[in-house]
Amino acid sequence: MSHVKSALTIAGTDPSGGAGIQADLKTFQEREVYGMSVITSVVAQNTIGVQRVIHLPIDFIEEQFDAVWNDIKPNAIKTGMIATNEMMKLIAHKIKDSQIPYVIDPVMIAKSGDPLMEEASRAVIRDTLLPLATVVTPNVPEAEWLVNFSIKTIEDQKEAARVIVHQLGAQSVVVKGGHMEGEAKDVLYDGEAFHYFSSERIDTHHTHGTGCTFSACITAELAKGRTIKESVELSKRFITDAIKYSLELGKGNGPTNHWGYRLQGLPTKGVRQ
Ligand SMILES: Nc1ncnc2c1ncn2[C@@H]1O[C@H](COP(=O)(O)OP(=O)(O)OP(=O)(O)O)[C@@H](O)[C@H]1O
Ligand SMILES: Cc1ncc(COP(=O)(O)O)c(N)n1
Repeated sequence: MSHVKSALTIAGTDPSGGAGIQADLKTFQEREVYGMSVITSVVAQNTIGVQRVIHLPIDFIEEQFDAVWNDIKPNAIKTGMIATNEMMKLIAHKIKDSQIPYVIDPVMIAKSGDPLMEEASRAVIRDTLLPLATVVTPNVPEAEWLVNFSIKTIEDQKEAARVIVHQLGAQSVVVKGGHMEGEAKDVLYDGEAFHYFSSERIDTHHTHGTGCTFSACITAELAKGRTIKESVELSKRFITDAIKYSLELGKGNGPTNHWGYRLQGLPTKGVRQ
């Protein structure tokens, strides 16, 4: 048996390389996990916004999934952009008995404001996929939609986390603090205890793909056999550096990129690996 660990992402594409499948695969590689992908939707987008989305036929999504699954079974899976009810139901059916860690980044709207999920499908991801999740990583607007109240304080983040675990059935949740005021404080809840992961707020608009990169890092660490808490802790450090060294590329929100410091020829001293 190979000792190589692998992870599978099921998501949409970003040809400009900062978010979606491309961000996930780069992150898996950086975390030294073999990366594989199933594409749900092909998206014409860049650092400025989304121009057009084409959903792949459902039977072809299934064929991609079967091609990977029946050949190289991953050690962990993540889903990102899953736009329609039928895609969600297919994925739930495929992975429900898989017994491997499953991370959901419940992508609803891109940073540019463009919708990446049909609004009517939000209830379906909540009801069919969330109960299968090892970790779900909503940002504040996504968490607000899932729990149906507004989140303004850390106590609200905690209450949302409780609802997502105890009422919606996820094993654990990270309610991310990227959209809050002040420090960027993420709240992890596993049904028993709260853990807090904080960083200074980095003053940059080059944050295209932060959510994708963060959840892909958690997936990679779970694939290696780390605990949920260890995986989130490492991923928070990873995303903080990725934002700190994000790239001034493109005309809009530049990409988050952990290797940004290397691409920019900066010294690696002080950068956490
Ligand atoms: N300006 C910032 N400074 C430091 N950390 C940040 C900043 N913005 C986001 N983060 C961190 O990045 C991670 C992703 O959080 P965020 O809430 O931005 O996700 P998101 O909105 O889903 O991302 P995306 O824009 O890819 O959809 C979290 O750990 C969050 O705390
Ligand atoms: C395919 C895909 N998945 C996810 C995002 C979210 O990333 P962001 O909110 O940074 O635009 C995206 N833009 N595209």
